[in-house]
Amino acid sequence: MNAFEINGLSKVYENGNRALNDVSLTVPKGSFYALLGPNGAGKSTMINILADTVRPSSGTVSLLGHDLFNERNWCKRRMGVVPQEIAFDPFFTPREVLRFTSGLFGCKPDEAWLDELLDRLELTVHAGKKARQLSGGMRRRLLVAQALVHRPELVILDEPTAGVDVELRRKLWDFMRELNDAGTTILLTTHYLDEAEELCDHVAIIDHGALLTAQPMRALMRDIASSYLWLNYGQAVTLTDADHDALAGLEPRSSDEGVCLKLGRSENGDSTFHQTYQAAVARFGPPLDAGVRSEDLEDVFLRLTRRAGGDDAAAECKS
Ligand SMILES: Nc1ncnc2c1ncn2[C@@H]1O[C@H](COP(=O)(O)OP(=O)(O)OP(=O)(O)O)[C@@H](O)[C@H]1O
Repeated sequence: MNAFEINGLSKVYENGNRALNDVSLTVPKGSFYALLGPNGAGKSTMINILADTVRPSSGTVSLLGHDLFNERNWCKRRMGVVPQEIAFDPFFTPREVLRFTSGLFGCKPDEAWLDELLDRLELTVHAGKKARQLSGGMRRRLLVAQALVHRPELVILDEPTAGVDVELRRKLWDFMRELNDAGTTILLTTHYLDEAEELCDHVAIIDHGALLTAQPMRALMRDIASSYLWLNYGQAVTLTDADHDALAGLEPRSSDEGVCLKLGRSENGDSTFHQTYQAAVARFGPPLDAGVRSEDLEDVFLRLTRRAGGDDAAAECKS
């Protein structure tokens, strides 16, 4: 059973902006799914469509086998959405916000659960303040609590940790991980790619409204992430057209301290480390230092989205 089956989803806003272009995506039940993309990629549009606050131009979405647009009430009761924008009355206290939201979902406030939510989101000491007196990070945590009052099977988080400090971010993720371990499906957008890589078991990357890839995190890192040989020359090396021609296939990139070259596998499966190193020495001389590094999710993300934007050649390797 899939949590979401999204088919051919497109959205063109009234002013002609095409935010999503024929996106199809399957989110397995129980997964911790990262939906990633640069600013303006279409992530919030997709999430707002799932949250039923934006109507798609075309396409279908089924949630746990039910049609999202024809069985809205059934679907809404099973979903908790953390939007990017504040969605509660600023004159309510956090506890009042949670009680009121429980009522919106047609349930009597479960005070023990509300206590737990306030506690897990570090809001207990602020529970008596008016929401407008809370800091930005506290309000964001209240949005998360609000999305969970009815114990939804599916939780959708649109950049829940923007403006939340490092320690509280970690606590929030611990809580989300526990919910996920207990069976809750979590769909998340974030610009913190290291957190997405650590937490999520699936990942989709979109750009300019189109899906670039969608797969289990491990498969993405196994199939797409490459290893690089970094060579330290003590200063940035400006790569010329001749360097690019001579090192074609090794995808040379400049870094603050030298260059990076892509490592591959030869036909018998051996690493091409030795040949790559020799090619660098022939071109730039012996380096001061060298090492091998594997791409992380951020590298893969930048490579895929730059390619989609036609700016791959400008990519620099992280040093
Ligand atoms: N209400 C709207 N009317 C017109 N265009 C919109 C509207 N909302 C979003 N867009 C446009 O749709 C595109 C996708 O925006 P969206 O907010 O979905 O991207 P995003 O991936 O969530 O970006 P970010 O990471 O910056 O939050 C952008 O070009 C944006 O300008």
